Parts: sequence; C-alpha cells; structure tokens
Amino acid sequence: MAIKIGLTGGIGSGKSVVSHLLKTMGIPVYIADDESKRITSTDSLIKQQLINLLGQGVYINGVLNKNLLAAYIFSDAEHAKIVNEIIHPRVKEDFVKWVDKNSKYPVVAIESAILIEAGFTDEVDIVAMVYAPMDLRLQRLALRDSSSSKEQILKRIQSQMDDEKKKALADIIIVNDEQIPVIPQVVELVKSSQQ
Ligand SMILES: CC(C)(COP(=O)(O)OP(=O)(O)OC[C@H]1O[C@@H](n2cnc3c(N)ncnc32)[C@H](O)[C@@H]1O)[C@@H](O)C(=O)NCCC(=O)NCCS
Ligand SMILES: Nc1ncnc2c1ncn2[C@@H]1O[C@H](COP(=O)(O)OP(=O)(O)OP(=O)(O)O)[C@@H](O)[C@H]1O
Repeated sequence: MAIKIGLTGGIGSGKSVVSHLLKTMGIPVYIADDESKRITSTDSLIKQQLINLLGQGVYINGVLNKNLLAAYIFSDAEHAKIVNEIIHPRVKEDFVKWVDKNSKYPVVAIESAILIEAGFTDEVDIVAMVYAPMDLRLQRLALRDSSSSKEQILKRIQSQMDDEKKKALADIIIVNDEQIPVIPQVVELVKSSQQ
C-alpha cells in the first residue's frame, strides 16, 4: 500500500507548485480541485442535487456553471457546508479508488486547499501544509486570478481554515515565501514520508 501525503494550504500558498515538484519526482498526485470538477460534471446524483439546490442554471449545456456555484458557495459558510456535503463524500470515494489503482507506487499524494476541512485527514498518512504569508498570497492571486475581484479572493480565503489552526494540525510545513528554497523542503517531505 502506498504512503499517502496530504498536501494542503490556503488558496495561493503554492500547492500546485509543490504538486508539480512531487510529480517530477515520480509521485502521482490527485488534484482534488480538478477531480471534484470532473465528478461534479459527470455524477448524475450530484448533478440532480445541485439542480435541486440552485436551479437548472447551475449547468449550461451540461457544463458546470462555475461562476454561479462559486458565488453561492463563497457568499455564506452555510452554503459552502451544503455544497460540500453533496460533493465531498463522492470525491473521497473516488480518491480511495484512485489510491488503490496506484498501489504500485511507494508514495502518492492528494492536493486540496480544504483537505482538513473536508475530512481527508483520515485518508492520508502525513499532512503537509504549504505556507506563504498572506500579503504574498494576495499578490499572487491578483496576478493568477486577474478576473476575480479582491473581494472574491478574500471571500475564498475567509471560507478556508485559518493558517494558524492549519499549521497546528499539519505534520510538516513547507514554507513558500520566495525566500526559503522550496525544492529541498519537498525532498525532505518525501524522505520523511518513507521513514
Ligand atoms: C466553486 C468552483 C466551481 C470554482 O471553480 P474555480 O475554477 O473558480 O476554482 P478552483 O476549483 O480552481 O478552486 C480554486 C480554489 O478555491 C478554493 N475552493 C474551492 N472550493 C472550495 C470550497 N468548497 N471551500 C473552500 N475553498 C474552496 C480552493 O483554494 C481552490 O484551490 C469549484 O471550486 C468547486 O466546484 N468547488 C466545490 C468543490 C470543492 O470543494 N472543491 C475543492 C476540492 S474537493
Ligand atoms: N515560490 C514562488 N515564486 C513565484 N511564484 C509563485 C511561487 N509559488 C507560487 N507562485 C505563483 O503563485 C500563484 C499561486 O500558486 P498556486 O496556484 O500554486 O497556489 P495554490 O495553493 O495551488 O492555490 P489554489 O488553492 O487556488 O489551488 C501561481 O500563479 C504560482 O505560479
């Protein structure tokens, strides 16, 4: 059975960068954002539940209306909870199957900003948090998500667990502050996961 690394960190912390490094080291990574979108677009029960909740407009010609779903989720913590309860159990099931398919690898990983909030901690052997200072995250997001307003970005940040709480629950912290080199920290993460 592969060792499972759970990679988390707030939006804009740099999880994708760390995932790319892990993949380069031959470690398969389950990108929860991508897989949850695939599942949300294909699972008929989820589709029906989202239509019941938000109306037919949540899919346009069968394609998930991301703006509508994002506006609903990030406007109210209770809304996020309702949608998460529809989507996350299916993502968890899918991840368990994916791990099984990748059992020949010594180490696999899952990347999710809300790994802890979504209850994936029990599915992994080690939780690694990517940390970056808030001002740097805001600068990065302003560049990466240039079509999102600062308010939209702040709402996503507010819907996620606070960094200090996340740090306390993580086994390893990878600092991605553009000062401390990231690659040696990722190498160390992989080494420690195998010990
Ligand atoms: C709302 C959606 C349509 C927005 O899509 P969009 O392409 O704009 O953003 P993307 O999926 O790339 O997410 C960007 C970041 O937003 C944050 N985010 C996404 N969903 C959530 C959530 N439910 N709670 C808190 N933060 C979230 C994460 O930091 C994520 O990395 C999409 O994020 C979604 O379907 N979310 C619900 C499913 C989910 O919880 N996915 C997260 C992994 S399981
Ligand atoms: N060390 C770094 N130096 C320069 N730019 C960086 C660094 N780390 C991340 N970035 C940039 O910051 C932006 C946000 O990083 P990234 O997409 O990896 O965040 P994330 O944690 O995966 O966010 P999300 O929660 O949305 O998935 C990206 O455009 C990325 O290229």
